[in-house]
Amino acid sequence: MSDSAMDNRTATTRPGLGTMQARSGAALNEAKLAIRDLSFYYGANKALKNIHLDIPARQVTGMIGPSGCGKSTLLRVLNRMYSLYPGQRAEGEVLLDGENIIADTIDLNELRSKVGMVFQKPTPFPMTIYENIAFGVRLHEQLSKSAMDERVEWALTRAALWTEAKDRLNSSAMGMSGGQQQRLCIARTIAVRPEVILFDEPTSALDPISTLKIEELIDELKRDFTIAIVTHNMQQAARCADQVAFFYLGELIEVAPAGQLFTAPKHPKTQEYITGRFG
Ligand SMILES: Nc1ncnc2c1ncn2[C@@H]1O[C@H](COP(=O)(O)OP(=O)(O)OP(=O)(O)O)[C@@H](O)[C@H]1O
Repeated sequence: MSDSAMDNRTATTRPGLGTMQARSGAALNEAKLAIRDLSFYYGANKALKNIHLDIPARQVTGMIGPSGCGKSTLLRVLNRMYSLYPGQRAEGEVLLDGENIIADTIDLNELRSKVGMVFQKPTPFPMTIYENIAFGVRLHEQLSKSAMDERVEWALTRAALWTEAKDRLNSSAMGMSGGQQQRLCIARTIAVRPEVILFDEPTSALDPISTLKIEELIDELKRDFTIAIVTHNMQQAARCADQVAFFYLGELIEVAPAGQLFTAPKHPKTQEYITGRFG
């Protein structure tokens, strides 16, 4: 880790955290996820190098950096998606409310009900709108028909899709627009009532109006969920994130409240990146 990242590590974890001002002017909350000395390997390739990062509860952490710097890899660690692939392994600790989620003893089903993920391309299941939501809920809970109906309505409402979807719940999700499909994927994620939601470039396949809706939604959702978003779009990070982490070649170079990182970055590499000199 660079010296500057070390400086920021200290800055985000020390008791004086409350003095740091986030995007909205609010202080950063205490960590929901505490990433400690995390390294990640694809076989012999070390894709993440000794990452140390706090992800504050019920706020948005933006992750930026040039292609291949390890942003998506970090999200894949946070919900243990890598465990599906032999040869991929993590070292260090990722503490979710103090429990190390990269330990072998963790129940992955339970973890994935706590840490949901929304991908770059909308990926609805080829089934009805209702079933897209009910399907995931059934994996974790047994609900009566009326309780499931309520859950579906709740999730679609939270994903700002209820008005558009309520009269076509039994129609195929594949008939929705791309932006609606992405909000359905968000509803599907919310429906299992996770604590953390990971967004991997959630708007890169969407038009500007759909993008704006998703950004507004993220702003709304952070009242109840802890959010991490990987984005190539720095304006998006500036609009959505309370704190922003900049990665380069598998290292966390700098993390700071969004306003600070974009106006007064401490590390020259961050400065170069945000002024468009590479990446
Ligand atoms: N399945 C894989 N097997 C081997 N190496 C991989 C694999 N996936 C990613 N990598 C390598 O890990 C590093 C980090 O990749 P990652 O996809 O996390 O970067 P990223 O910052 O999300 O990039 P992008 O912005 O292009 O999505 C890169 O060097 C990449 O080549």
